[in-house]
Amino acid sequence: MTRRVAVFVYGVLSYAVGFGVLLYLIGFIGKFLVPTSIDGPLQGSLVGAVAVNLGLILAFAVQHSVMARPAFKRWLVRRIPAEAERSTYVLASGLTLIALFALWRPMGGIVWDVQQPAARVALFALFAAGWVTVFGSSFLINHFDLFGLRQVWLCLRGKPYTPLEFKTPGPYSLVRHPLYVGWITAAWATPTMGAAHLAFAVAMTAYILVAIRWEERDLVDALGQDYADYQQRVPMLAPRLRRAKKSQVEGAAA
Ligand SMILES: C[S@@+](CC[C@H](N)C(=O)[O-])C[C@H]1O[C@@H](n2cnc3c(N)ncnc32)[C@H](O)[C@@H]1O
Repeated sequence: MTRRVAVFVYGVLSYAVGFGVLLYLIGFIGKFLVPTSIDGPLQGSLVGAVAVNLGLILAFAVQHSVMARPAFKRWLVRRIPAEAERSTYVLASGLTLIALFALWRPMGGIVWDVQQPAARVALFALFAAGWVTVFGSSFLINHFDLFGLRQVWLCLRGKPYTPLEFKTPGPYSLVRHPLYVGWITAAWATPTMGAAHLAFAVAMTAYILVAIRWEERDLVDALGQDYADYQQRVPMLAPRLRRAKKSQVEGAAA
């Protein structure tokens, strides 16, 4: 029982760190409410700032991708309770992002600065829509499983873990990766884009495009033909406009 309670407490604390860090990230990228910001005046050398920032994004990418691979998970659960594996991933992601917030170096420079009030509101709305898509998609798959809480809750109650089913609700029938569409949207949608924010948006987008290939390789290994069929049927990130237009035409004809 003590072990189960300890795993549960660890899972709850890891969730608090992971979720809190995600909320901070919204303010950090959006440049509001939190004490540090992705953009600001350059301090020190530009080359140094680029090197530090790219290093921080690389650290996030390596942590995220390595710890998500089945081989790493098998290695990890030989060392820690299996029920705590996802919480450890969430905690490590949170700590990597805390390091990013602490060490990030604003780089000055304005890439674009939209002044027109309606356009500013539209860009803020797009930024908010990106985050709603991130959180909404996590709930459609299973927010509490993705953040490790379901695993430690089942452990506390002495029940075995059951893997999530493959499902394609709502936006998953339009694109295969709505959560990543939300991330990319939130990274780019801003009325005022500074150089450091642009570097973040470019690097995160590039990383997501690479990470999707690895995630899909694992999904094909785990689900076989079901996922291969899904890949044929549904585009990766951009919904098929032609099919939407065709169905609109059919709707209008009817
Ligand atoms: C951070 S989530 C991102 C999900 C998806 N790539 C997206 O962008 O919406 C990653 C986890 O979701 C799982 N996953 C991806 N697509 C899924 C689906 N259609 N149904 C259930 N789980 C899925 C992956 O196996 C992985 O463990």
